[in-house]
Amino acid sequence: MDVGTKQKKPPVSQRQAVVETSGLRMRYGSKDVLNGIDIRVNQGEVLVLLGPNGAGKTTTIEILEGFRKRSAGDVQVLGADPDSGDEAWRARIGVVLQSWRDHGRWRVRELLDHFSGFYAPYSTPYDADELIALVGLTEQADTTVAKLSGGQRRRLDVAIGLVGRPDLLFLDEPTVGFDPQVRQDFHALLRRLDTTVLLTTHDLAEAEKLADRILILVGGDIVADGTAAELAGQVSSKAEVRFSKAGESYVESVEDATTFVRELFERYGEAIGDLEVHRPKLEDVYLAMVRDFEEQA
Ligand SMILES: Nc1ncnc2c1ncn2[C@@H]1O[C@H](COP(=O)(O)OP(=O)(O)OP(=O)(O)O)[C@@H](O)[C@H]1O
Repeated sequence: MDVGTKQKKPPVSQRQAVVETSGLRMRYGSKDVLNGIDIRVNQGEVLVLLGPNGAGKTTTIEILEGFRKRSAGDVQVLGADPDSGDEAWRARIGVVLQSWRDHGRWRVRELLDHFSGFYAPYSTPYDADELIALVGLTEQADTTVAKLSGGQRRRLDVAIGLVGRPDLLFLDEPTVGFDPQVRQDFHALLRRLDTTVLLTTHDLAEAEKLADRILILVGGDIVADGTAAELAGQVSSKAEVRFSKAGESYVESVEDATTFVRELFERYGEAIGDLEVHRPKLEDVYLAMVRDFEEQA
């Protein structure tokens, strides 16, 4: 099955921008939610937007999708302002919203066939059965949507987002309710797609696994922008080495864990046991940044 394998292309950092915002602001009544943010997503990039509840992630992606009017700033998505994107533009975008839509009485295949028809004038949409297999719903192809489990329903949401083979896919917390196997299959599927993806999640392991780049949005500002490794390095360059020596436990915080461990074995050899090396994780960075913001607020 061809879902488009990633071809040899220039590094994502050198590719053309698919999403570009400059000074993007959003205000609900008297409440500022986005304070003028600049976002760039390059072609083929998987960008993960992280932030605590209420940080403005959904607001941001709804503005980029053209579902919500911004208060100020410049926004270009696939070469157009989302406020004036036409049907052909919309057909190039796939959307998986956070909340369920109400298609209860439709059957899975029927619904996907129906959506596929919408895209036909603009793209080469997926064949419904191919897409059903891709998201692991073959057994439920003739089941009505109301009878799907929460995770199956979410897989259908993802299939609806993909049906038009979008150039840009927005996924708002796509894996909520997925069991571990389905989550893993979904991650594998995302990696195979040759599509630019903007994804929000509260699952930091998922972000670390999928993201080419991560943005952290806190209090209406982007407080971090980089790869998971770059962000982890901002909190601490040190690794924690745990080991036991002659039955006693030790913890050392070191700059160069590889050299430290080599020297440890050279010196003490077989007396060393229970070795573990922990490098700072995205979770540490994320929690530190949110804490910093809360302390300043
Ligand atoms: N239609 C609306 N009218 C007024 N305030 C809103 C509206 N939609 C969102 N907000 C407020 O804007 C802020 C950002 O909400 P948003 O849904 O964008 O956050 P989020 O980062 O997606 O949160 P979560 O992680 O909980 O999904 C919140 O304080 C929310 O209450």
